[in-house]
Amino acid sequence: MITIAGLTRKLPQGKVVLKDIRGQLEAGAFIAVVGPSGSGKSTLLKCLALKDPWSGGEYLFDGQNLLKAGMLAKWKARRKMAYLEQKPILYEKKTALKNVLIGAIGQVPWFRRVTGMVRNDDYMGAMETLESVGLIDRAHQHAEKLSGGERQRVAIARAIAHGAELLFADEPVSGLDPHSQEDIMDRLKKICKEKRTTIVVAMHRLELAEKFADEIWGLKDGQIELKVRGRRLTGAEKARLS
Ligand SMILES: Nc1ncnc2c1ncn2[C@@H]1O[C@H](COP(=O)(O)OP(=O)(O)OP(=O)(O)O)[C@@H](O)[C@H]1O
Repeated sequence: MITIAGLTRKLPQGKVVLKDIRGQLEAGAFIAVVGPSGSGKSTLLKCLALKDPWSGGEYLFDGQNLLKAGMLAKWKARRKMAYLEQKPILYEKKTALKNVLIGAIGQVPWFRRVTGMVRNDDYMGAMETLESVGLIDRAHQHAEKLSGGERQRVAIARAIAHGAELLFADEPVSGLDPHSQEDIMDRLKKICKEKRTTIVVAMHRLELAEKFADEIWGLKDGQIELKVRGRRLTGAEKARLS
């Protein structure tokens, strides 16, 4: 269980981008963060992934406040997290499989990392994660030849192979065709439920959030305007987010 209490993010120039964000990230929860452009969705995900600094608040990770914890505790927490960019950065000249294996390599002993030796287990694990995102037939395709949706699926497989228990995805379906958008959301949801991965997705399309997420956090002007669990938003709630 992860608890966020009073998360505030102030930029060096003084602008407050996030104010007093509170919430809980339960194992296996699928949370969609929605809100108007500039409301702070990306900043929230970056703060949760420890990519952006917090200006205030508590980040309780298995009972320990990560913001006051030492390097080792932060490093251990980071190993459990993965942050997916809107446009995944892949090794273009390497295959989908290699891209996933590179993600998994952080989990293997140093001597195999140095020598680049890949164990049969690593190979099988990478193939299994590619299968779980429906990319087994594209395993040997170079990343540069993959479509936007396939690239996003490689990035998801890489995060899963890396052992991520917490996945923060910033606009993972933006720029994709409607079919691919549904496909990615569906796969994220399956991973979430089958592996008990906690997934937090920032997104614009409310109807996708309503269809797939267990919980919707609506952000406005850097604050949580509303939280809804297990149901669609009412017209009045949608209006509050515009
Ligand atoms: N490093 C930065 N420097 C200046 N302003 C920033 C920085 N990071 C965020 N902001 C500002 O903070 C606010 C929130 O930005 P953020 O990208 O988190 O919003 P968002 O909801 O993800 O927007 P969008 O939906 O357009 O991606 C915006 O006004 C943005 O301009």
